[in-house]
Amino acid sequence: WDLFLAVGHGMEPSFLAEAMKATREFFNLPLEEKQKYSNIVDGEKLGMDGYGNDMVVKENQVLDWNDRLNLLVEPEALRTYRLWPTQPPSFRDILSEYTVRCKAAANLVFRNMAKILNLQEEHLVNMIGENSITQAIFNYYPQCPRPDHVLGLKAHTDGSIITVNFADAEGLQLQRNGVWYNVPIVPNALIMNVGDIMEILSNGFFKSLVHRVVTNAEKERLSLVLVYTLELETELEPVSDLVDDKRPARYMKIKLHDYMEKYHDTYATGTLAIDGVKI
Ligand SMILES: O=C(O)CCC(=O)C(=O)O
Ligand SMILES: [Fe+2]
Repeated sequence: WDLFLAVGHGMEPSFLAEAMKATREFFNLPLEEKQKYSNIVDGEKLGMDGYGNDMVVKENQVLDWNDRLNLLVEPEALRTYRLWPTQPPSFRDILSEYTVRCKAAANLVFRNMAKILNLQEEHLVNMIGENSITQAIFNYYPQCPRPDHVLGLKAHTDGSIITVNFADAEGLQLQRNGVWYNVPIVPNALIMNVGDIMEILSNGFFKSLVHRVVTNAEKERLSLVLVYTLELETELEPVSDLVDDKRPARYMKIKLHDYMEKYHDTYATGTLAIDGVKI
């Protein structure tokens, strides 16, 4: 339940292929072209958005073998179009359409998860509303000569309610009971996983998935990831209907904005933010 493959999402294989192609074309651009969308301006990282990997902020930071483009896609009013690629020319329209169509699939999942939690079907959809933040993350993992020594993406959980991932090759692995398992690629299926926010809201019923990406000597790999979160001002805590004398709150209340700060700090050092809010 912390990861599943979704096939009934309604997106045609041709549309998904187009989205993947536009992503590939972006990463294939010359570096100078991609750096026009850099997430670093005058040596300072101003926000989450833009092209480029994490800033090195810690001495012992573990680096990832990937190249990344982050773009806030929802709410629309907060988009920074300056950082949205204009190459390939179809990129912007495809991303806008992908955002809308993935949201429809995500809403189905939110409704079903609410039902599983014995909440009103619309509980999570209403909580998410129109102003919650959705971040798109495009990952490119080049071939790696030493896959036995290098991870594409270090072990982490996502700071999301759920994450929706469309990848073109194997490489994603999930951890269960200390063992790593490969997530298979099913053509045209979306990979969905539970993130920290859902673990907290559900008071631990759903567990945030520990996952990582391994590298490959022969093949490069791409993934298009949408991270669904809430409004930054939300007081994040277990849903009150899921807390009672028998099931006391297992997570401290924290403003999402503060949680995200902790998340980025712990991500850099390879530890888990969620462990810091468990009671
Ligand atoms: O590349 C992938 O399949 C996973 C990426 C991922 O876990 C992330 O961006 O949080
Ligand atoms: Fe992730």
